[in-house]
Amino acid sequence: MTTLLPVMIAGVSHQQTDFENSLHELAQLAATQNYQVVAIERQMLPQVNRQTYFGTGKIKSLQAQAQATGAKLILINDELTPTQLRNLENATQYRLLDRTELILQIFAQQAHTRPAQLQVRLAQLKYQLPRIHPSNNPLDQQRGGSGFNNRGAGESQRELNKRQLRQKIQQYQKELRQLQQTFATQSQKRQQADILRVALVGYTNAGKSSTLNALLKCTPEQTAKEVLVEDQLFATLDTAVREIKVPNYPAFLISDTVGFIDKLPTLLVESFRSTLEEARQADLLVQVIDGTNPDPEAIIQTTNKILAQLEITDKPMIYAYNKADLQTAKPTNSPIGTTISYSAHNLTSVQKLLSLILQQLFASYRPLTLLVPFTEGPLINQILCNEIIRDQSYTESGIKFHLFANPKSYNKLQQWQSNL
Ligand SMILES: Nc1nc2c(ncn2[C@@H]2O[C@H](COP(=O)(O)OP(=O)(O)OP(=O)(O)O)[C@@H](O)[C@H]2O)c(=O)[nH]1
Ligand SMILES: [Mg+2]
Repeated sequence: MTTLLPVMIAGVSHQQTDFENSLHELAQLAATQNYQVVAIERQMLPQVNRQTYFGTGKIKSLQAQAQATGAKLILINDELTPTQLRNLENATQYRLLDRTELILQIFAQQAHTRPAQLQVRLAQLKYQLPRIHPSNNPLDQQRGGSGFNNRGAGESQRELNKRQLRQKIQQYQKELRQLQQTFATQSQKRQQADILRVALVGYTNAGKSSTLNALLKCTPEQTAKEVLVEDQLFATLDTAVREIKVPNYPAFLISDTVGFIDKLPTLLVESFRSTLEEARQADLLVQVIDGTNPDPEAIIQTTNKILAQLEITDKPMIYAYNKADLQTAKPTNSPIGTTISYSAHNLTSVQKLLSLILQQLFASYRPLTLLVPFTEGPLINQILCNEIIRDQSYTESGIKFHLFANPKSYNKLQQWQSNL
């Protein structure tokens, strides 16, 4: 049986309307790390205290509450500056974990491939760097531990000086660059193949991976491997790309990738920049939204903000509200763009999502009727692979196609145009 560590969660609300949701999300993040929330403390302030995060008057009651409830750790709802962290730990004599460090811990636990581990490790080291200095604070000694999980990551605080950290950062960056070169080559090859790409993006646990698997199931000839689905925040850290082939349509690629969350540490966003390359190169984004979320507008805003941070902007987007089987209300106040409600657990509704994807992805294809002589074998093959075939029939003089032509091949195909 897993032992749960009692923790207190605490945050300053600085005129946030979604503060309670944000605390709730922090509790969910805590649960993934086997922390049991035994107390919640809030303070309303116009802005956080630059030295101690909470107002000084609040600190004593925070400490008293933590003691009374037996909390072993205090989780803070924001990223603390190194000064705030140190001052607040000294004042409360409690080990603190801010939202960033908690998210980094979760990512570290979920990183199973070398690129993902390196990306998380780099973010962790960069987080540690300004927070490490010789100190008499005994709490610092507890920051050791092993593996990728802790701020000290297996070495005592004293050993880890900034120079060593910088060396490690360089070493990991070099290894990651080498791995990413291989990825870039694969990605380039796909680009050369002139194949259209769709990327599933959105909040963590919204059902992106489930949606990818369901889309694969909707296409009968599909043999592609399914991706991992888990009721767990940040189950997916690596990008998976699959080909989808719908009869009579050109094949296209679809990618599933790391999910987002409010206040996703900038360090992680930067670390995962190349993992999100598929989304940057996508022709269409499908933003998967958990339709059961009480505040879908806020999660859409968060996702769009992170996409903007990654310079993934100005792309056609489908807002796909998932988990319709659990949803009580239909989406209201939909953002500008195409909206659909579906459930990844219901293939009939996923089929509708697929139709919408096809409609958006191939929106620039134009209708054309062709009569292609049987002698044009290679051209017939190209047409079958690259164009949307609506109808084909055999006549004495060749194959007659009613199709939607790729704008790139439209002019070339026009020479076979038939008015019959
Ligand atoms: N009831 C219901 N559950 C769903 C649906 N779609 C996904 N889920 C569940 O939601 C949880 C998360 O699904 P994933 O597909 O792993 O979500 P994700 O967006 O890939 O999550 P991360 O990879 O962690 O960012 C799993 O427990 C799924 O079974 C749905 O339509 N209905
Ligand atoms: Mg996933």
